[in-house]
Amino acid sequence: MKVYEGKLVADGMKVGIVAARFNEFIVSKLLSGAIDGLTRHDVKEENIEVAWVPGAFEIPLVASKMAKSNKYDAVICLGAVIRGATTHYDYVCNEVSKGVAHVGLETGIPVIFGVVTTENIEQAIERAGTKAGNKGYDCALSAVEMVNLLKEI
Ligand SMILES: Nc1c(NC[C@H](O)[C@H](O)[C@H](O)CO)[nH]c(=O)[nH]c1=O
Ligand SMILES: CC(=O)[C@@H](O)COP(=O)(O)O
Repeated sequence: MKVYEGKLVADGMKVGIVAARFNEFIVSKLLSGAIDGLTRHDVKEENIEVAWVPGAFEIPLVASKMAKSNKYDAVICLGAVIRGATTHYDYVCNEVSKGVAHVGLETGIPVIFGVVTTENIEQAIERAGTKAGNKGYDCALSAVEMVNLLKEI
């Protein structure tokens, strides 16, 4: 039986990160976690590039441009969508998740979904480096693993 698993080693990897500025208090923590996760797995800081977008809704377009640029082995998408008083939350979440998934499938480049979608600020804080960990760090490891996995299969 043959089993494929991506190794958690950088091997000269180049990573693009798209970060949404909306709820920047949260997203900055996700970004720090992602950079920490990448560098702890030997991705060189000079091989990490960050693009800031206004909000999560704008992530897929920039993720697409990064993925198609042939500059990056993986793209990590970071944002924080926190429910407000209207249905706007649902539209933003749906479009960013569908858009990010589409970019990965369209380009064959691992595009990692690191957008926290929460009911309230407390849930977002918990996922940005407190009791529920740091989703940015988790996404970094997913990116490294996926790049190496796709090289194997
Ligand atoms: N409410 C949140 C937004 N809303 C802004 C949209 O993402 C978008 O920038 C705007 O509709 C213009 O196209 N964005 C977040 O990232 N998080 C939110 O909680
Ligand atoms: C996720 C959102 O778009 C949300 O924060 C916007 O808040 P509201 O629904 O109160 O306009």
